[in-house]
Amino acid sequence: MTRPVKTAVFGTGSWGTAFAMVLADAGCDVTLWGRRAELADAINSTHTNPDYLPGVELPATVRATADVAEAAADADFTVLAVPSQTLRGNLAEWAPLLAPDTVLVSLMKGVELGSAMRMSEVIEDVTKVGEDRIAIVTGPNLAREIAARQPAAAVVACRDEAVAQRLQVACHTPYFRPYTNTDVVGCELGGAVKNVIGLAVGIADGMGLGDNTKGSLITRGLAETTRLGHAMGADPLTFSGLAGLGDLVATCSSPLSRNHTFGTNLGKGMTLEETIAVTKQTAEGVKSCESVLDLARRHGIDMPITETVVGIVHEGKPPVVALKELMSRSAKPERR
Ligand SMILES: NC(=O)C1=CN([C@@H]2O[C@H](COP(=O)(O)OP(=O)(O)OC[C@H]3O[C@@H](n4cnc5c(N)ncnc54)[C@H](O)[C@@H]3O)[C@@H](O)[C@H]2O)C=CC1
Ligand SMILES: O=C(CO)COP(=O)(O)O
Repeated sequence: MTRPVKTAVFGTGSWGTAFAMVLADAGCDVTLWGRRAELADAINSTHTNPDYLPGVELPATVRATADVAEAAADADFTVLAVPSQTLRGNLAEWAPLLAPDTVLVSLMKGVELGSAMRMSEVIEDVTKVGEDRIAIVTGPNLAREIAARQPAAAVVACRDEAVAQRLQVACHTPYFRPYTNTDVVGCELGGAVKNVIGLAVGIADGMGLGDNTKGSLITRGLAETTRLGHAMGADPLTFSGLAGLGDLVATCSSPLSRNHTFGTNLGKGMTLEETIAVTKQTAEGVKSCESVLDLARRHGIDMPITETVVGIVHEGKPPVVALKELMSRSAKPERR
């Protein structure tokens, strides 16, 4: 008899926990690693994650631990779900303990500050594992909705299609439908930049602007994401798929999105400090807007919405002024 697929999920936040549930529902053996032993104990004794997904019952087969070696041992898939800006430091500690042939899977949607690296690049840089053993899972997957087992599609991307197919099987459930893709650059960029556009749409919502503004920001946001992706070697069609448009629509429509909510608070007039103080979870776009703009400059790409978000979030520009500047740029053809 073949043994079940063994998975380790690093990060007991909302998405790490919800994805652990998906893997368990798909029949995998799951160990969830978290920094705090008390939370791991609470997960094991109550089969809930009271801090990040209160009220959601987890399958009894999800076991939590605060011991890295215990979680990592023999894992076929090692799933990483920590904030993008801490990944490098976390992985440096974990790398010696990872199972030798494990596939590393990023759930993260950010770009590293300073290096402007995507998460799969950080993983490759720290662990020296080849890109054929690094995969990502992305798409319109708000953790709370997945935890409620509401139907959603996703993308599992890996340069090695056979690896993507193995991961697809490992996380396929009646409510979670993963598609494979080999365009890792495009899928990963779609997930990271949609957080920045989600901030922009949230700001507009907070300012009391309506659906024309939202539709315009989503569409032009996708256009600038695609421009950057094309320059970075991604397939432009990826951005009309789940990792691009799909995720953008979910994030920009949902009050569950932390990036959207963060933007709404700024648009209502809260300061950055006040907004950070009321944000209990990771809103990746807040830091990644700067690294996405860095990427755009490195590739010589114009990303006006991203630049506007950086202006509001990090340069203290009032949203009304920033929006006026965005709208008064010179007129141009749509496909540019
Ligand atoms: N929540 C969601 O709906 C989705 C989130 N994502 C992505 O998943 C990633 C993780 O997000 P969430 O789980 O939602 O965030 P979260 O804020 O709910 O949880 C973050 C987790 O990382 C841990 N953590 C924080 N600092 C750490 C450090 N220095 N070292 C180790 N662990 C640390 C926290 O204790 C917590 O367990 C992000 O990149 C996010 O963009 C992707 C899809 C959906
Ligand atoms: O990535 C997400 C949904 O796919 C979650 O978005 P937030 O991080 O903005 O909550």
